[in-house]
Amino acid sequence: MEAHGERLHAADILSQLAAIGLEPDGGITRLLYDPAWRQAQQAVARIMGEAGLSVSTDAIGNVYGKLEGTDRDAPSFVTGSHIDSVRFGGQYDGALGIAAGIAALSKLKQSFGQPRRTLEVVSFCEEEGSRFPLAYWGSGNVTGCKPFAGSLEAADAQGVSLREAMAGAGYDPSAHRDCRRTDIEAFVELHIEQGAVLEREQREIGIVNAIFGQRRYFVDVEGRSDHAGTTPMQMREDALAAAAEMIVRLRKAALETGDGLVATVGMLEVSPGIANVIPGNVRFSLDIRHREETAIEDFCDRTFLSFSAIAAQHRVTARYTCWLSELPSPPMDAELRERLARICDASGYAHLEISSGAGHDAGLFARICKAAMIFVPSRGGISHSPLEYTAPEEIERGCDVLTQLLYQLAYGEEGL
Ligand SMILES: NC(=O)N[C@H](N)C(=O)O
Ligand SMILES: [Zn+2]
Ligand SMILES: [Zn+2]
Repeated sequence: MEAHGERLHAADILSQLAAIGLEPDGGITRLLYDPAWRQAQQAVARIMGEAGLSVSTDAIGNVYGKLEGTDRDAPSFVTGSHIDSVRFGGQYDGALGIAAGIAALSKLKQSFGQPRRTLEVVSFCEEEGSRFPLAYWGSGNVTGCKPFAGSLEAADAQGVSLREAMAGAGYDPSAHRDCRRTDIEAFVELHIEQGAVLEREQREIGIVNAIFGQRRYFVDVEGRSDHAGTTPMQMREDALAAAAEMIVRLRKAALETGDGLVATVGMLEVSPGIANVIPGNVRFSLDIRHREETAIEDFCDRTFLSFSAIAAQHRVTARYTCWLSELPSPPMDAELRERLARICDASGYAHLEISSGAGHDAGLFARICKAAMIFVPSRGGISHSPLEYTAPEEIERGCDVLTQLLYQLAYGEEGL
């Protein structure tokens, strides 16, 4: 599809966003409601406005750009992704889907004017779970899929509650349920693959069929702080020694389980964290994923049994707190997947069906409406890292597929 006049490119929007939250040593950190996050959402709103979309922000900071259709009463077709990042993340995760959505709507408006059906692009405020012990704060509230009971009291690593962070960013903490939307017919998300399948199989586009489930826990190991020089090895209640054994056991169990199950410890806090003191307390994170809930359940049960046995051997205790339990998504919409495959075939883009080990906002939408995901390749399969990279021409192909699908849906014509 070619547009007339000056074209807005997703890669250019992405570079503007990539300058926001950039760490001095590389990587991007944009955490929910922090200054970089605010700056990024303001930039998104500005770019949406410049693209000729009508811009609005909901009660928790999700930013929408709308291209209203002539059929005002019909539900919308929505595209987009999340603006937040992990700490020291890459510039493509989340932001690409927003940039692609703005570029797609801009191009459609420029080329074809007002659609019959309303199109929207959304920049979700939070998906990663990297500041507070909750995730999908954006799409979870919009879809109404997440109970978020007690979530406003959740605290970040500095002890700031979500309630305080929201108020500090200018949002009314009690209004988060006002964000719910029931007028969306389909949600389409373009995202980097974050894995190496497309690259390995030499395909340009991934059409996602399903998204894995995941659980995240805190494991708190409690022992006793004591003197590193005077406490005999047999008398110690060393929380770190126990935690280290648990982590090694976890990796071994995940490898033995196989079948695509993955288990990760990405965060470890040791207290008091002094060279000549036996650690009395350790907290570490646990992230477990699989395509089937029963496999996750079974693995967690076995893991905690083995952790408790290790704790007993070390005369320490272990507590397990689950703060995210995301079921595997329902399948992505079959008709949208077929449309995407036809678009790729007609455009000469090599494609394949793929499942996602990463969680996505689209997984929540699949519970309330039609949902689809378009993946573009990630170089070396690397993501959640400053090394994340997708080439401009790969971005263009992904955008083209997204634009064609939105055209079919909103302008009611097939086969561009
Ligand atoms: N796309 C992602 O990286 N999503 C999630 N935050 C995750 O899978 O951890
Ligand atoms: Zn991510
Ligand atoms: Zn993401």
